[in-house]
Amino acid sequence: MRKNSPCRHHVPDPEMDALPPVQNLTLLVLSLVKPYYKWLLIIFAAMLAETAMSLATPWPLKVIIDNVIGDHRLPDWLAWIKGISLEENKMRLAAAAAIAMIVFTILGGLASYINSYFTESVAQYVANDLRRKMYLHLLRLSLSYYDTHQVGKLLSTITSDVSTIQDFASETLLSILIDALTILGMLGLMFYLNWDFTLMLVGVSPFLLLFVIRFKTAVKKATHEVRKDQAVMVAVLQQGLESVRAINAFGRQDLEEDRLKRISYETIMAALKARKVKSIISPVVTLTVSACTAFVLWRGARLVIGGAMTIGALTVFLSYLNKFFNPVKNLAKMTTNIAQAMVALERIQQILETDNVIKEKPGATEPGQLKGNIVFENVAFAYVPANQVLKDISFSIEAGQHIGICGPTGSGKTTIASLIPRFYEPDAGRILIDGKDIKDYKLEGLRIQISFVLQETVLFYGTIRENIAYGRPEATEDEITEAAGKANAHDFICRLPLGYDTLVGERGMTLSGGERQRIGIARAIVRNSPILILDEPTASLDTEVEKSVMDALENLMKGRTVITITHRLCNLVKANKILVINNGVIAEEGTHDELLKRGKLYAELYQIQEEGNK
Ligand SMILES: Nc1ncnc2c1ncn2[C@@H]1O[C@H](COP(=O)(O)OP(=O)(O)OP(=O)(O)O)[C@@H](O)[C@H]1O
Repeated sequence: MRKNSPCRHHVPDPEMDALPPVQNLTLLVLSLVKPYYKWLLIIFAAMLAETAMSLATPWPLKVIIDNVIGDHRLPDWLAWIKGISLEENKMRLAAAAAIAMIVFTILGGLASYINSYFTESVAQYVANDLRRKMYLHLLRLSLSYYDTHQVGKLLSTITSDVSTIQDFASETLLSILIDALTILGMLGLMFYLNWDFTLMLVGVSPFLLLFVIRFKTAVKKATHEVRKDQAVMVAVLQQGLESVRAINAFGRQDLEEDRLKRISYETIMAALKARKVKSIISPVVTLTVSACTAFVLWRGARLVIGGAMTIGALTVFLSYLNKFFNPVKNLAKMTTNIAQAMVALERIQQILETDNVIKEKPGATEPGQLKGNIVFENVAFAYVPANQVLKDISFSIEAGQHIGICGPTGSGKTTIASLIPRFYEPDAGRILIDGKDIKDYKLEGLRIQISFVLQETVLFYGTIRENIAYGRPEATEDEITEAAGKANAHDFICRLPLGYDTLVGERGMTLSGGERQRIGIARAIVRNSPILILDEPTASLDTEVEKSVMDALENLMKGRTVITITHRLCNLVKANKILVINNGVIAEEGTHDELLKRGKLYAELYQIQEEGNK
């Protein structure tokens, strides 16, 4: 059986490392926000209101400067306020301008509140949907996906990349949209105030935007590097913390620390490189803005002196100018955020696009209650092309028979068992259950027919009861206790502080190996499937505990087709048939006595074990 060996985490990660151009990003975004379109409409309305208020804010100032302090006529659309030359009326106009300013601010504030609340809501729910979508997708992928992908990196995408998208949606995106609307509104008003100034601004903007866009590509590339290094760092940390027992046992904290130091240093370098690129944008944009403002001040002063423009109009213009370049400046600043969000989205999309699922045939049928007759026909399989694990495996098991599989380590015993529930697909040959190719069964229906008891039972965080019922959540209380009884687990469970309600840790660390195995057996009894695969279920137990677990297993095996993979050949004495696997083929086949009589590989292995036991 291939365990989670540390070197597994150093397998190069081709998919994650070389990101292909990702299509359908827009489709992904649209599918994510679609359920929230009503909220988006509210956000859009509030955004329009906020922009309108922001555009209106400088106008009361113009009225005060030009019409209250100065003697200019009110614009035509305000001509209904008559007789402003009278002192008293001027003060009324000033009061109206002051009130208008407050009203604009209040309305703008209200719109901004609605905006930010609903945007945050959409961002939170979209992030929630994304997390769930990715997790579900990952749980459905074929196990071979996990042979080449580090769990730490996947974790980093589900957490960090999703958070980046969430922050972008709740903060940056809103500002970008408001900025864009503001630019449009302002351009109109500025043309109205003074068209030749405005033309100049419009002339400068494309160059600025081109500059920003040109740098966006560089920033995005640098951000990719940073995220990649961060993901590796999470993977290193995850692996280290997960293996803390082994690290302590070997006293190799220094090695692990060194690993982190190296990747952490690489992350710093990548982040600094990214910052170098990003830092150029802001000063360039600020300089351009200053140059434009200086020009407007200089030329504006001449126009005002020459009477071609009012002071109020120049003030509004300057205020707009400032605001006009704000979005461009923001866009420059937001380049980083945009790049981060794009990178995050691409990484997420890449996981979602992974098609490494075990496919269900179009006409696949529900298997119903299978009897458990299993046939392998010339099955061949390789995890990687260079290493042909199974070359030509053919055997058959009658329903209810107990079969043993043994052979040297790494000969492919666990691999044979993994093909039955279709964790992996054979490269050649076929596997039949009850006379039908397993590919013709619905996947879920097929897997329900099979229970596993492995060398180590994984206990999920939850109560003992939930753990026993893990494979069949609808199991009744009686079924659970009965199964625990048959698995020799009831007594020790009752001695636990909260009995069946006792919480067990993520990996069942609070229970001993033997106790864990008995929970695993109870779980298989509750699942009550016709096919049972036992992969070294007692290998990690001492002889005394093994006895009680073996008794429990005897109870579990009754009336089922059982495949037992084991190195302890004495456990196979009663098997109806034993398959001895060697070099990817079945080297020998027969009962314990037949194989001993034959005096070949099985007899040799048995002899070695017997001598070892003496
Ligand atoms: N996920 C995997 N990716 C690549 N190679 C694998 C994978 N799992 C197992 N292998 C390789 O396939 C071969 C057979 O492995 P398998 O676990 O089936 O052997 P086994 O007979 O059950 O071994 P053991 O008795 O040690 O548990 C070994 O060479 C192993 O290194």
